[in-house]
Amino acid sequence: MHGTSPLQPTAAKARGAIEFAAVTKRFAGGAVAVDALDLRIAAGSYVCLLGPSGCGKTTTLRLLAGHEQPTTGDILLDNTNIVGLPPARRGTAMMFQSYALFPHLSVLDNVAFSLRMRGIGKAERHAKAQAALRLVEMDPYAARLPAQLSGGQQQRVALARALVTNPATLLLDEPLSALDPFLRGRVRAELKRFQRELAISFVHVTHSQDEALALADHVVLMRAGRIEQQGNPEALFDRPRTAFVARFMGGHNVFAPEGGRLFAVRCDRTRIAAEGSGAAGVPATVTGVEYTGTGFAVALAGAGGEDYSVALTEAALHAHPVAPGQRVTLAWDAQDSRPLADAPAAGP
Ligand SMILES: Nc1ncnc2c1ncn2[C@@H]1O[C@H](COP(=O)(O)OP(=O)(O)OP(=O)(O)O)[C@@H](O)[C@H]1O
Repeated sequence: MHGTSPLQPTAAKARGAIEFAAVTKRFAGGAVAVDALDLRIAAGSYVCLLGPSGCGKTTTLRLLAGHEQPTTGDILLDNTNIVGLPPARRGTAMMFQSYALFPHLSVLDNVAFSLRMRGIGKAERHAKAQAALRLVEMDPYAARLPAQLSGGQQQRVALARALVTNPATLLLDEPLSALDPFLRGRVRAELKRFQRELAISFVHVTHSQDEALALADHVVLMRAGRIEQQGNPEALFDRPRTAFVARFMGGHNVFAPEGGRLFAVRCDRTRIAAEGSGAAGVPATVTGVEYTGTGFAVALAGAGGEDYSVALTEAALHAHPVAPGQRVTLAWDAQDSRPLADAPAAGP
């Protein structure tokens, strides 16, 4: 039982390989939250489930945790089918928001709580809770109450509480949404570091593209219970397959040529040429210029009212100033155009 800490990965094997095989979740009343989902997640990877409200992210996470049962399909964790197993016997753990800490329990007892529920004796649960607190560098605070900690420290205690059961996969539902931007950045970096050190998989639900791009090895963008596109962050951002992906990930203009196929061009690869300069492209009118700190975002409207945006460096804007009302031509290099699978929207 003793020897190496149960929380230290034996440098050896990554854990937490996940497979969803044709998983559908239909709620009473008929809503299909997850629709024939096939998804494979490699052991030891950081996965972000991303997508608009109602697309099925949380349901997917809850199916993995065992808080929901699939209507049909199988879910495997490290090659074991976990459908039907109670949450505590799956090898998963859910990290809840820091405000879910018990206010009247010490940090140590908060972390040991789930072990107490599993009937583990006091000495063993305290030893494991101490080890989990050491991992997140919160062991000096073991005797404090949650209210005596900063927001970031509470978040680390919440993480220790989830890790104390030595899960193969950690599930996180919007773990950073309650934090201020500075703390969010710091906790984000810590999550990534812990995931690497533990060599387990993290499945992290988020609305935020930035968060997914910053954290994930693998991004799964969902739409209406299905996977719209998945891949590494660069692939998702730079090679969107549909207009939905290009618009959701942001940073792209979607163009719909008359009678042709939709395509996307990144806002930082779209150029503004003077009207009548002879440049081939799309006519547009500047509607606004915003300073972004690292440069400028120029907002434009197409002839049919389409919204476009061009990211310019300060030097580029100062070299060729633009102002609202100015008519211009949007241009790009052929290699920066990404054909999209969508059919253009049907006319009215
Ligand atoms: N217990 C439930 N009973 C009935 N319908 C549900 C239930 N839980 C979720 N749904 C529906 O399933 C769909 C997916 O919900 P889910 O919570 O998984 O979405 P989400 O992507 O996590 O959304 P959000 O980002 O808003 O949290 C939604 O249409 C939702 O209304």
